[in-house]
Amino acid sequence: MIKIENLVKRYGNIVALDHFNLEIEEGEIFGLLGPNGSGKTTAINCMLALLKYDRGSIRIMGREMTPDNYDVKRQIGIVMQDVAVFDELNVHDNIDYFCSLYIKDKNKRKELVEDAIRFVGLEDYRKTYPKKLSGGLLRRLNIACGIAHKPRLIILDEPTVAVDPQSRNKILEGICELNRQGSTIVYTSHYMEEVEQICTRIAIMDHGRSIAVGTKEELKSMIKTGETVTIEAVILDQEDLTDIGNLPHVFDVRYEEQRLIVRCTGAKHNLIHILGILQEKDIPFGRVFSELPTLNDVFLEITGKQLRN
Ligand SMILES: Nc1ncnc2c1ncn2[C@@H]1O[C@H](COP(=O)(O)OP(=O)(O)OP(=O)(O)O)[C@@H](O)[C@H]1O
Repeated sequence: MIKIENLVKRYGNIVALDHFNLEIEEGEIFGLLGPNGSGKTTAINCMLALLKYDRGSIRIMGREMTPDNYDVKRQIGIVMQDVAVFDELNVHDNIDYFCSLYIKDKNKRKELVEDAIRFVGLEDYRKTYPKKLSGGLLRRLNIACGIAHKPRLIILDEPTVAVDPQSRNKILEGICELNRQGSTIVYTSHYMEEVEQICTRIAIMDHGRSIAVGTKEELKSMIKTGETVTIEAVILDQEDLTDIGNLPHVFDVRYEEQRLIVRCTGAKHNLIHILGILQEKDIPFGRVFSELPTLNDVFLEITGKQLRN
């Protein structure tokens, strides 16, 4: 569906995409995950031929992507980060307008617009103008405008930024439903939980490069962390930390503000061994958590920094 090879995009001295590669198959919900400024929006704008790039190639649906490739563009739905709707048109008329750019047949369009309204749950707001909608409802309208023509490929750039949990769940469910109906989805976000929840494969980006690609299970198996144990309200000295650090399967020990964070490789009984040391030394402690690796751990191990700032 999408093949990007060695894409380089500079803004003056800033290298926004640095030999970026990506391959997305038909039918996927593909997540582009990366911190702010990692190049996600630039990659999408290049895919849509909205931006000129310096080097590399982009093929979509088997065809080279160029600004006048209307055949391909017609089959793409776009939902950009910034809401782009007309304040002068109500909900229904906004969706109808965007749909009319692709679908000329009025009867067919009527059906598609109704489908889109139902799809994003704006049935009670057909006649409402954008200025009267809450942030979450406005984002849902923005999505309806981008997908009403039922495109083969849907690209969503951070569609859930600053939306309430109810709208966020509605949006995520909607994306999965569009995929079930046959659309391939490209989804950018810096919320790793969302990407984990809905994406079939994920590329993690940093500094304009794709640093790891795979299913979430594949990404997590690329790293050493099998389990992270956190113990709150515990007072430890250097000797205690050394003892914990010497336990089998422990490879990283951090102690900040009376919180002990121990990263271990995947093995049985890590937590029991750590608690055993505290018990032996009669050290009291507060809450204890044991977590499986997250995409943040993948990012942390590969880049040395947190995905979230
Ligand atoms: N029009 C522009 N002019 C100059 N630099 C730009 C421009 N657009 C983006 N950049 C820079 O290019 C880099 C990549 O930005 P981009 O917006 O693609 O990242 P992003 O991953 O989408 O970030 P965000 O999550 O904040 O949207 C950043 O360093 C950014 O400051």
